[in-house]
Amino acid sequence: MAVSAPVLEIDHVVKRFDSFTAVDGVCLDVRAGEVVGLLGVNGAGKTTLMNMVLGLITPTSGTIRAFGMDLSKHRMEILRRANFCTTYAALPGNVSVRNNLLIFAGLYGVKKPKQKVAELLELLEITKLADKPTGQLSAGESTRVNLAKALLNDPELLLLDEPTASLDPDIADKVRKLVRHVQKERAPAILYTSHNMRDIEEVCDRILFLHQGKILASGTADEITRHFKEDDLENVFIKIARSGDVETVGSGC
Ligand SMILES: Nc1ncnc2c1ncn2[C@@H]1O[C@H](COP(=O)(O)OP(=O)(O)OP(=O)(O)O)[C@@H](O)[C@H]1O
Repeated sequence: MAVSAPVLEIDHVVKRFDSFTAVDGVCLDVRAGEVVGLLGVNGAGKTTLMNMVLGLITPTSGTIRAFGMDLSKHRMEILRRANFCTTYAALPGNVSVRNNLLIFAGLYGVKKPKQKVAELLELLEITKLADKPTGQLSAGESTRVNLAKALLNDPELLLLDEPTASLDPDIADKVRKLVRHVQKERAPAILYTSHNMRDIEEVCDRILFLHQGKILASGTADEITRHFKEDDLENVFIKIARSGDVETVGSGC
């Protein structure tokens, strides 16, 4: 079977803030239908990398391509086919959940926006919140509204930055299943960050460990735990966080 071209191609990307290097020569590909997990301690560079993929900040060097196009030249074409969920992007607080989603549906040119919004409210189990002002939601409710926003345009490239961060275990489990469902139904390329190892093990096909802006390890959860001679991913995470100078496995470049 022919292997599809990557939807997202990150090639030797560096991001410096003055003299500080937040992302240090990262290479990574994500293919259609694949969920790639980005793991790393606080400050490892995950959000900086995500923000570069969204075109919110510009790489100091290196290239980012999506759908075969250079992000620096085709940002709008790429972003029309992509979407994201992050807890940092608050939706206008005085607008109801439904109207917020309808506004975004309009921006993305969604056909039958009312039907699409109703379907997503149902899928995320937030129909009862539809008329509530977004600013009055709990953190977990806001995350689910953000997830609904992220699925409005049936994105072919989906960036999920800690989508289960403030969710209770029941809803977090539902979100993991939802990500798998979306993957199966629509096969987008998904880049997924989380500090929850269960998330990563359950949802991600492949994992990259980012440490001080560099990829230290890449592979499946099994390959990585075996390589580091640990019982599980959580112990690998702790080992990397505490030593930092562990041998690099499969940097991706
Ligand atoms: N605009 C900026 N100016 C200066 N330094 C920045 C800027 N944005 C991020 N950094 C620094 O870059 C590093 C990486 O930050 P980033 O937010 O990408 O980490 P992260 O892996 O997402 O962390 P967390 O798990 O805490 O969300 C941090 O040391 C941060 O302080």
